[in-house]
Amino acid sequence: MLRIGLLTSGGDCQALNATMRGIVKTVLNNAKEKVEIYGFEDGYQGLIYGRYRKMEWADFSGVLTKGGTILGTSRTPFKMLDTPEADGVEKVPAMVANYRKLKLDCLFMLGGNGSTKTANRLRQEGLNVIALPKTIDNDTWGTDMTFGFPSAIDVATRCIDDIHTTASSHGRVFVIEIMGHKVGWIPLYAGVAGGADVILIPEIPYDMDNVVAAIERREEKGGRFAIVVVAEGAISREEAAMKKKAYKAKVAARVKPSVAYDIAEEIAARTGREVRVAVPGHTQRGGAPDAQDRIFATQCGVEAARACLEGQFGFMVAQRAGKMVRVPLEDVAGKLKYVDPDSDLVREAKLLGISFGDE
Ligand SMILES: Nc1ncnc2c1ncn2[C@@H]1O[C@H](COP(=O)(O)OP(=O)(O)O)[C@@H](O)[C@H]1O
Ligand SMILES: O=P(O)(O)OC[C@H]1O[C@](O)(COP(=O)(O)O)[C@@H](O)[C@@H]1O
Ligand SMILES: [Mg+2]
Repeated sequence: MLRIGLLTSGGDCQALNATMRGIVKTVLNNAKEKVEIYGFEDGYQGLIYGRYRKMEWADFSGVLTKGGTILGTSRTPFKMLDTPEADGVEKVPAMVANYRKLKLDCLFMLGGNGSTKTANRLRQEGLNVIALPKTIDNDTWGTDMTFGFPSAIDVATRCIDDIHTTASSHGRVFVIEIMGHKVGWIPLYAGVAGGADVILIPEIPYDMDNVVAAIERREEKGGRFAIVVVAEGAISREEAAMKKKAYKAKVAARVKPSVAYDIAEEIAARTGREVRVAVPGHTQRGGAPDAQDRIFATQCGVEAARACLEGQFGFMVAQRAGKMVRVPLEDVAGKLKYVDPDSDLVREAKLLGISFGDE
């Protein structure tokens, strides 16, 4: 008998079900023994409280194109892992006990950075864990890509495309806020795909003088409108020079809903142009996975299942230079993958004339 557990943790994305389908189909198709499948509800919460569903082949049929997660998800912050739940339950011992009670041979954890830290902790506690790199943000260290990222780029790009027509009709400057608090992968990729004029990401602090100059240069060339893509975590040079605590306090004290509104106000004041803000928000995580996402999700699922059948645990499946690989959890835990400001795509975007506000 082979007993496997599955859970999805952290912010959801479009390709979670596609990934779980990849795992389950591969295990059922290739296991030499009978297989029992347990799906934990709402991320690590289900493992802590023993909330699970016994699942069958049929549960994973028809979910390839279904966004979200059939298991539900939640955020269980790693830094709170050793703080008991409100009802006194100790999280780590409870998770270990439930894993043992079900006599699991392996736990598949679909999650991002924080969730991977918890997975590593469970590995240290002696559980057989395999992590799969989920997040629209693409900020998981150790893999060139995460599932969720391709679909998020598509949604964000469509938003930029749609804003173009109205921006052009009215001759307006639009500030479009794209997800990414610490990293700028989606704003960078969607910004290039959507033909943005300015892209501001956390990895490249901006100077408003440069942003204003870029908008004015475009106007001088006859551009009636301008599209400024900003990451949720876009940061100015002055802010980047601040102490982390002071910057956090500044963000917490913001009166406007988010950074895009502050930037829009400053652009309007300094250019005299009519400026509007668009925020696609959680639509970037919603809807069906696109074709590229489905392929990568399937590859991750198959590779994770293959490892389980080989009896290999304690790593995250990843893709490097087009090859599926297994990266030890201890190497992944606690690291973020940032956009390299000197990367080819940033350089090419700059040569094309896109401003990142740094020069
Ligand atoms: N007048 C317009 N109305 C609607 N969309 C436009 C308009 N001009 C450009 N776009 C769209 O903007 C994106 C970037 O196009 P680009 O060639 O960079 O435009 P521009 O020459 O104005 O900078 C493309 O998706 C393009 O289809
Ligand atoms: O789900 P919330 O709490 O609204 O968080 C929104 C944030 O989650 C993300 O979608 C990413 O979530 P993960 O890091 O869990 O993958 C960000 O891009 C976004 O800024
Ligand atoms: Mg993230």
